[in-house]
Amino acid sequence: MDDSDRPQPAVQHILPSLSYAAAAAVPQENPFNHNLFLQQQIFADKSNRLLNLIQSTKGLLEEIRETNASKPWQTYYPSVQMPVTAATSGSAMSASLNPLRRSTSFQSDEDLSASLPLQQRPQRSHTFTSAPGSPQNSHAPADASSVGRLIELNVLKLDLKVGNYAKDNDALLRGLERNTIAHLLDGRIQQSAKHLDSLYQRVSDKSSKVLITGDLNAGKSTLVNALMQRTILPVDQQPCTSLFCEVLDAQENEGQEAVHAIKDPLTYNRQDTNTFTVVDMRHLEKFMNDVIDGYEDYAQLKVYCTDRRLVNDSLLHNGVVDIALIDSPGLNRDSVKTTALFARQQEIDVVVFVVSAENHFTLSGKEFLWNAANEKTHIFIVVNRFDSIRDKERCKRVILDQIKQLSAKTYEDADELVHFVAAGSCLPEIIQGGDLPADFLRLEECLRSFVLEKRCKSKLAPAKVYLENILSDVSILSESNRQMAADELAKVRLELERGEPEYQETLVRREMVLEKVDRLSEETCTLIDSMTREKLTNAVDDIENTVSALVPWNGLLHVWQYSNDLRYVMADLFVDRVKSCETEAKERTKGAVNDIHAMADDASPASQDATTLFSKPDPSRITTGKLKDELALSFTDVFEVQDKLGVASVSLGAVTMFSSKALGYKSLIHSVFDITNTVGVSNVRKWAVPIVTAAGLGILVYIAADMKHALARKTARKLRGHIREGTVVHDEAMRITRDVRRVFKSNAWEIQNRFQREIEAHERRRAEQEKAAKDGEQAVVYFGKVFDKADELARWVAAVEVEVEERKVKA
Ligand SMILES: Nc1nc2c(ncn2[C@@H]2O[C@H](COP(=O)(O)OP(=O)(O)OP(=O)(O)O)[C@@H](O)[C@H]2O)c(=O)[nH]1
Repeated sequence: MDDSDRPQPAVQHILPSLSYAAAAAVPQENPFNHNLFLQQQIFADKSNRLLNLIQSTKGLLEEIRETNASKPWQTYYPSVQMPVTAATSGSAMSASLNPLRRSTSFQSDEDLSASLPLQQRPQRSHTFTSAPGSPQNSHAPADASSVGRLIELNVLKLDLKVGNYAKDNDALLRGLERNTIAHLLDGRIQQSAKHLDSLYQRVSDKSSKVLITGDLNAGKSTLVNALMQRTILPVDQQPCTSLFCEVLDAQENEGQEAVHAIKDPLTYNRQDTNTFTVVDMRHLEKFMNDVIDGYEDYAQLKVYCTDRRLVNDSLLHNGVVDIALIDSPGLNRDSVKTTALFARQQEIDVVVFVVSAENHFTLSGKEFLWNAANEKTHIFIVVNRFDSIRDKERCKRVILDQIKQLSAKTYEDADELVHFVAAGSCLPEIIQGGDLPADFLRLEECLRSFVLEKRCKSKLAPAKVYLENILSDVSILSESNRQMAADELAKVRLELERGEPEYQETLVRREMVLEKVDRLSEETCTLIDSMTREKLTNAVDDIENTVSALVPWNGLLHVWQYSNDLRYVMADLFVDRVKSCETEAKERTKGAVNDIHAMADDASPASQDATTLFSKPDPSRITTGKLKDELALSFTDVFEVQDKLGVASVSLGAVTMFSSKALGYKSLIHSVFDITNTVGVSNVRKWAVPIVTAAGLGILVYIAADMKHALARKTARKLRGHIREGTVVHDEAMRITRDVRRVFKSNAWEIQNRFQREIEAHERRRAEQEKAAKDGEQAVVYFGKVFDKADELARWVAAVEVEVEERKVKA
């Protein structure tokens, strides 16, 4: 399948114009340049495709960031469930989890589907597990047999290590909250989007920037001078390069040699003399020393110089590509300069790493190369000062071994990319018109080839590798998050499914319980009302029977005292009866309330003692006061006629006991007439006085003897009348049932509230679960789309060849 048949990513095509140098070249006149010209056309086509892909990838990253900012789903850091064994621990495991990192071989254009390195990208079938910050991981016990091992991402890797002390980055990451992880990831994505901008600039830039870097005093400046065959940059055993020196062809400055010292590289404009200071080339060394000594404060030098060598030999003046050689401060010089150097990597196309044959790779050199590996798989390595090495073979072996560890791809192409030279012996003042040593000529040839002919490899490969790495990271992130969103979605759906019957059951139970509360309340109130009425109404009989035993009779002289005592005791006894009704009502209410709470499945008892809701102050006190007044006996009450007649009748009964005949007072009158008729009026008159006197005395004696009982009866009768005719029973029954009803109402309210809270909690939980389910559904779809997009872009990136064309041209 041909490239043109394939659908292109929907992004704008940008065709970079050929470079200043290439435009000036006349391809037909020079076969060498003609070949290079063809290569540049191929290069332009490939860089167009990469530029489109860079933009699309950046668009994808921005979309991820925007969605992350607005959506509730926070990105997890991916991990995989792996048994922890010796075989899977350490770097072997990270490599297996991140195949892209170890395999970046470029595919053939012939058959896209066959060539796609699918094994290099995360697959949908890959199983990711809980990651740091994920809820199921936060309190998970450490399982010795299987652990969610964090995947080592390439570009988006979160490296929390501080120096070399905290070695376990996984452990550090696991300690972070999910939103912190999401925030850190967002920062990494933002950085990557920025990096894509500079990558875009770099790929679309007509020129090639070659960074000469390495340890202090490795011979970087010497190498530049040797390559230029001119002493341009100062060389010294002491540290002498403290700022970036960019060496360019004078043609880029209208053929004028000049040195521009720049304070702010971002505002530099060759046409605007305000943006730089001109330095005399002959005084460059002094100027550099002033910068080192702090007398001058500049960040960069642009050195425009003429390379008088032929275009076929010259690196700078090659007639095809504008080249800039950037000499940099030594890596181990100071941390600020080193950081600047790391940042600078983003703008450069080719890294020429100068290592001293005497020192081999130092820690700062290794760190630089590890960092560079994110996008530069091929590094041009110059092992300088080789002249001072006695055992050259051993030195070569050791250094190549180090390179094998640091940059596998470079090691594979070591023949072209690794050179053991003595740049110091190749300076014009040493050569003095003679021939350059063969190893240095070979270095020049390979560097020219790497920078010019293999431009696809040197300039486009880093961009391609970076795109592959970032797209792999996005795929891993999106797929792991899609799987985790799907897991959480399934979990939340299950919870929703399980929660619904429980919710319905609570609703039904609430109705049932409240209905029962109503019924029980009515039943209890009715029962207590009738019970109270009956007990109070019948209270008098009991009281009458017990009262005489309670009040002492101290004789007739204390009759008023006795009467008072009687009413007080009777009233108190009645009040006690009221209280006992109240107590029984409280007990019954309490029992019923407990039954209600038990019915409501309420584990906790009623919040309040039901009986405390009975009305206060105790109304029985008021009743006592009233009752005592009601029961007060008057003088006439004691000697009431009917009573007296009753008493007289009883007295006469006593009198007539002799004739064994009991008579009423009507019969008494008749008897009197009968007696009168029988004995004659004169006799009656004669006997009447003594008889009446005797009867009166009898009555008085009887009254005196029966006074105690008569008063009790009278007071009891009054009490009975008061109870039966008055409202006291009704009032007390109403008061007690009103209190009972209040207790029921209060508890019904409490139960209703509890049910309400339970139902609201259910509803809240359900709303949260529904939202989580909705978010989960969206996240599954969203991350699925991101994965597909990243996957599609990765296929297009893989299809951009950066090696094959060059071989075709050569053939
Ligand atoms: N023996 C030997 N000495 C060399 C060689 N190349 C450079 N030197 C010496 O090494 C010292 C440092 O050289 P420079 O080119 O200034 O090194 P540099 O890496 O640019 O130094 P800084 O810019 O300060 O980091 C000088 O004294 C050089 O003469 C070489 O091939 N062999």
